[in-house]
Amino acid sequence: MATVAGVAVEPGHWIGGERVGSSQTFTDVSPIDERPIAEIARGGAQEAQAAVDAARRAFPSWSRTTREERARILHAIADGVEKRIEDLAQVETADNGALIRSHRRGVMPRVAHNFRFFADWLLKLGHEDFDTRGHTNHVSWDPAGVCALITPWNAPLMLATWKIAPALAAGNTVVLKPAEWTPLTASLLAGIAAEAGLPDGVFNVVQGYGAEVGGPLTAHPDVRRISFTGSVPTARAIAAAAAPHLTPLSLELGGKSPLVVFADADLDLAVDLAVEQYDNAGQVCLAATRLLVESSIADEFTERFIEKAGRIKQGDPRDAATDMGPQIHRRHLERVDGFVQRAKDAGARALIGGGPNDELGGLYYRPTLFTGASEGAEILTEEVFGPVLTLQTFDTEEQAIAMANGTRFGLAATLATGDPERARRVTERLVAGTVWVNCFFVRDLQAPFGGSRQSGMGREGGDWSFDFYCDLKNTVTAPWAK
Ligand SMILES: NC(=O)C1=CN([C@@H]2O[C@H](COP(=O)(O)OP(=O)(O)OC[C@H]3O[C@@H](n4cnc5c(N)ncnc54)[C@H](O)[C@@H]3O)[C@@H](O)[C@H]2O)C=CC1
Ligand SMILES: O=C(O)/C=C/C=C(\O)C(=O)O
Repeated sequence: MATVAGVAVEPGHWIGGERVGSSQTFTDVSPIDERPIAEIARGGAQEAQAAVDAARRAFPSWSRTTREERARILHAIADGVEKRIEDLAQVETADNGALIRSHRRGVMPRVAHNFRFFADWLLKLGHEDFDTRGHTNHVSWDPAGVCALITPWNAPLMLATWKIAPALAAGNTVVLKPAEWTPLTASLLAGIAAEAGLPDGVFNVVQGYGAEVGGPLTAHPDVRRISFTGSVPTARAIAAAAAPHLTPLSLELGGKSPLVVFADADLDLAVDLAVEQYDNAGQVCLAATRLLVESSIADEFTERFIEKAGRIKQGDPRDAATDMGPQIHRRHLERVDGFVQRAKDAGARALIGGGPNDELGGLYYRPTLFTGASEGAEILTEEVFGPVLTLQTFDTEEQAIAMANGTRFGLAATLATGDPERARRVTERLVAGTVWVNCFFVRDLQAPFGGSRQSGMGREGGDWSFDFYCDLKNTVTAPWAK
């Protein structure tokens, strides 16, 4: 048992409705001050096997519960999350360094909403039967079995429950492997789900390092679905592990998304949208890290951007007045700084930032904006996943589209324009899973979510989640004899 931010957390695995320890542990460090906050059970093949076994045993009974019963339990979990929003917010902030105010107002309410949304969607799910020469076609959404869910550290509980909720709603059982840098809220959720009446073994958590416990989990022959959010290299390892059993995969990966600002845009809005890309200290997969600005307004845009970004208050994420917290981990900060220093060496100019925040020390990195990077430069092509943006200019709509699409990723794209006809023309040609026009991060869970190109495989959200987590079956029945 550990106490983190005043909240008791049992940071073991959760398997078959019980807390399970491991002979080995690893130390969880808070990015706020790099102090250890908990010793976490370090799982491996044995724990992956035990969790899959528990999930497999729980499947027959859970998969046969009525939709109404599953929806009721998911709503009860949402109630439990809502009762503990402050605890969850405090623990998540201690664990991943994101702002307490975002966790309280946005992230933890979204965790509850993930459960409510998929509970309600389940009750509406289905197709009308249809007729083929007097034969009835009936499509059913059969639960697939044990689902392995592998999730990252940047929005731990929000991104995990975005998968857990539809997987459970569909009648599957789950083994979650949270990121090793942010293991804590998954353990709290296990307790909340059990109190809400979720039967033992339906939801399991294994803690530990990716290759050690995630590897055997994703290679397991009894796993029927793998949903992963994380980086492209890990996605490749998971795809290789899944290949022998042809386990279906859903992959939500990184990005290098553009924000395209046309001269006809509302400039105040465009600058607000651009500065918003520093949210969560830049550790957001959807972030539009490439600012593409029409040449005629570039000077004014840049001046206003620098003025607004200069007002970002960096500091302790537990302070509700703070706008930007630390990077997740020293290794991550060093990775971010590596990109920044190489960009400078390659001739790019940092208009703001360009290094760690020396006044604050620790893991605080200054919001950075680069200009003058040469075509094909690493800083324009690789995902940094930190508070680092680049600015490039364009002269024509055609050029803007080519630059926006000039990446191997395709997660999201944002446009700022005052011309609806231009918005229609440009959005039609953008390669991205989500396109926002004059807005950013407006999310509706019924929309398909995912990435094109190397930003992912498949879509989740609404029906698309159930398509993935179910085995769809069409039953064709001949006319019955009269
Ligand atoms: N498209 C989306 O919805 C989102 C994508 N991301 C992406 O996630 C990345 C940042 O997250 P990270 O945690 O650094 O990613 P990561 O790929 O290093 O780790 C993600 C998860 O995979 C696990 N893992 C690592 N190796 C594994 C293996 N061999 N087998 C099974 N599991 C393994 C890790 O332990 C962790 O739980 C960024 O690239 C970001 O863009 C983050 C949030 C949302
Ligand atoms: O809204 C979603 O489902 C996914 C959001 C992704 C992030 O919040 C992130 O990468 O930070």
